[in-house]
Amino acid sequence: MSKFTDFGLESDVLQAISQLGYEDATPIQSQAIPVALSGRDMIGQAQTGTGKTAAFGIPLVSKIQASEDRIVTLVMTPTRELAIQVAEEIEKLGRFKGLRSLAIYGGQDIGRQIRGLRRKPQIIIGTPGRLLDHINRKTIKLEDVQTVVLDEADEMLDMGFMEDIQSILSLVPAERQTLLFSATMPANIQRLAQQFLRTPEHISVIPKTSTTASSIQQFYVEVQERMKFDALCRLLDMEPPELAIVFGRTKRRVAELSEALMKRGYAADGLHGDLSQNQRDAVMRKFRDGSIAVLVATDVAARGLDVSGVTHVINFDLPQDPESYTHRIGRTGRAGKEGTSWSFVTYREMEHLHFIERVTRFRIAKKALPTVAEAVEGKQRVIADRLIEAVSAEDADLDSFKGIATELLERHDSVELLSAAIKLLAGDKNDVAVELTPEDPIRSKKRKFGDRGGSGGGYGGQRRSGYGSGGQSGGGYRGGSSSGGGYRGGSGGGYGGGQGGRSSGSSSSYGNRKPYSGDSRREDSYRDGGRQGGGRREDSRGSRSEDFVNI
Ligand SMILES: Nc1ncnc2c1ncn2[C@@H]1O[C@H](COP(=O)(O)OP(=O)(O)OP(=O)(O)O)[C@@H](O)[C@H]1O
Ligand SMILES: [Mg+2]
Repeated sequence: MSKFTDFGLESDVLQAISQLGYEDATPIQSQAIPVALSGRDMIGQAQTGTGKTAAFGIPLVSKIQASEDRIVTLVMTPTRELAIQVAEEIEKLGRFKGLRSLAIYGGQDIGRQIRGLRRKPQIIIGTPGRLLDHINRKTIKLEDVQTVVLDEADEMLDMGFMEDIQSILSLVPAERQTLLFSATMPANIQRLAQQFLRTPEHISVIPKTSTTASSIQQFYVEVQERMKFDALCRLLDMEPPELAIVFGRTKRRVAELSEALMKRGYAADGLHGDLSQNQRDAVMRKFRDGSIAVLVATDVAARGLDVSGVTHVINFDLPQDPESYTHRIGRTGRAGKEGTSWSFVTYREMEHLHFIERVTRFRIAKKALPTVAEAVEGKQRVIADRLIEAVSAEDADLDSFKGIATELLERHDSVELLSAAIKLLAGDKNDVAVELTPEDPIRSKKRKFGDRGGSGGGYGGQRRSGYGSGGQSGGGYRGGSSSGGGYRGGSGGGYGGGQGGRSSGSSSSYGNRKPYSGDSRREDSYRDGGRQGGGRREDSRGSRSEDFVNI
């Protein structure tokens, strides 16, 4: 473990690091900071929640002079919330140097961003669509950029941002440093790296055992589609999270589910790409300050989001991609904390679960669904704990309640009274009718195995956006570097290479799909009717956005 003082950083930067509360550098920081400071291109891979942001943020701010009045650093992220969050961390890291950074993302008033740009920030953190918009308006010039960071680069590819990234990088001088970070590096990222990076140093601190963080206890719950909602309520009642993120497959799903949870009395809200940016900001604020405990979200919240206190991640619907699984559950168990994930799996999705297990190289344990009685008891226990806390608090100040309490106790049995109080406090919304449109079971896409990918699952299949052609239908498998052996599960065997081919051997519904071309990938991205054949554009200039995938 390195100390931050080992890297020869300026005192202003060290002071910022210490104010963030970071004592020792994490493994990815120990390895990436010296390389990034040396000016070399780099691909950095490390598990979720291990400080990749500061691993690039610290070298970035170290290399910029406060007197600089041009944009010299560009960071790209796939989603708006991530751009905002990364900008905040970089702002904090550069604070004592007096550096200026600015987040540029769709959905925010462009005039406000233009005013921000007049302050001459040296660092821009943005989503590709809105960045291009500013470039076209000539409000952002990239000709002086010396360093580019692609955070979650594989997701940007997945969302169909390849062309946007190409356009943006074509405007950045070739003499630049390019850094690429993610917890997952599917093989198609190699193409991006070949195109945009120059003899990059590969730094991977992913342990051989699994791509998922070891700080997360992972469970799956076998449940019928129509039972999922009750299952979720039972789990939340039995083991109430401090904060939880519940992932749903589509925007509609998330909207329905968050509404249903609210109707049943849970402090929940939804986050997805159909909300206005103001609504999205408000939901994130409520979640960060704890005024809601359950954030229901599409994969828009899967990548990079860092909210302290998230104790549980629940995959209400399994994700299509194992990488998405890794990132989703990685919203908990961050920065040395423990976390728990529960994944709902319908009977027909069991094979897909095994596929996720093989790619992530982790055996997910089965969890029994709590019975109604267990759930009820769990909920009551929480109320009981709250009551005890209220009684024992130093500032309990119960005197003014004692008159009525004594009066009630004279007329009623104490156990009856307390039971009624607990019942009232628990709320009685279990019978409120809710309606969820059922989702089809997810099917495993055709992918071949035969290597461990060295970097978290080597395969060349394309994902959501189906960018390019060939992809999974063409069998475009490109293994990673350390081939051979197939997947070996962490525990108990049964996951050897021999079984690795099981899901890939069978023909899936994706097997015959024709290669994507042009805009068809957009249509493919919409799973729920309504928005086919066009889709909302991020802003007036028609930049592509996260809205083109259903998140
Ligand atoms: N050296 C450090 N010591 C303690 N905490 C740290 C350190 N570096 C970063 N952190 C904290 O760890 C948390 C996770 O950091 P970060 O969001 O950068 O992770 P990440 O590796 O980018 O994860 P993801 O793959 O999910 O994007 C943050 O809350 C951050 O403040
Ligand atoms: Mg990150």
